Amino acid sequence: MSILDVLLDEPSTEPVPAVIEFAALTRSFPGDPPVTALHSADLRIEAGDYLSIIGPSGSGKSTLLHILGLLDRPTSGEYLLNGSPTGTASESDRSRLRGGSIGFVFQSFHLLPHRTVLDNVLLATLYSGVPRAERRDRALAALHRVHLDHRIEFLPTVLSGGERQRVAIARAIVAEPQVLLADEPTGNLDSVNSAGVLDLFDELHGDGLTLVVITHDAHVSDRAQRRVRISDGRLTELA
Ligand SMILES: Nc1ncnc2c1ncn2[C@@H]1O[C@H](COP(=O)(O)OP(=O)(O)OP(=O)(O)O)[C@@H](O)[C@H]1O
Repeated sequence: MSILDVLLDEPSTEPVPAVIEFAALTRSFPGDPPVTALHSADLRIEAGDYLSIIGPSGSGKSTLLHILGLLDRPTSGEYLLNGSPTGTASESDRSRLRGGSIGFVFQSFHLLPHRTVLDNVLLATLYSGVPRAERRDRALAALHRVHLDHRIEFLPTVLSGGERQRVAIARAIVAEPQVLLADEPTGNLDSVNSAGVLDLFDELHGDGLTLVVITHDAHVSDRAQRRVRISDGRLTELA
């Protein structure tokens, strides 16, 4: 924004960077023969988007997830997170960026079985820059958002699969990430619990959260506002 814009109170004409943006992104694995798991992929995800990436086994979903989550680097092409290049950042800068910007949800919850629901969510605030004095209130607020106020002192082992996944979602959003990255979030759930998690995603999207859901399940993919198919490492946006 220019000084003149400020003085005239004019809205800025500078484009807002996408939350996630990459072009011509490729990931190859060495071998005999080498495998190209992502072929010159293009994608732009705006703040507030709810996007699914659907593809069968071996299509490149995990490869893409690892790159989106800053757990792996592309072989070529630049991955921009909030407009910042990530490819040349050091591992410690990438970890910091990951902790502050991305919340992860996995198929198999990954909760600590001997810690309460509240502790599981509190522990996630330790590495993500939430000030100490705010941690408990933030954890309680995150558990309220996933409708688990009545389970905070329970151990994960006595919860249903759907409740466990909701704890995992609370843990993923407690630090208010810019994007929630979910990998087969309903893969271990029955249809009733899956529906509960998908309803929760609708609510979080309604609150403005940016969501990316990676799945092989069309029912899950169809709930998103934008759908991208991945096939043999190539991305195609569906109408
Ligand atoms: N580290 C690796 N070394 C060599 N090839 C790999 C490596 N990781 C993935 N691949 C190959 O890249 C392709 C895409 O794999 P990827 O795991 O991303 O698929 P996926 O869609 O996640 O599959 P699934 O749904 O079965 O987990 C596959 O052909 C796979 O064999």
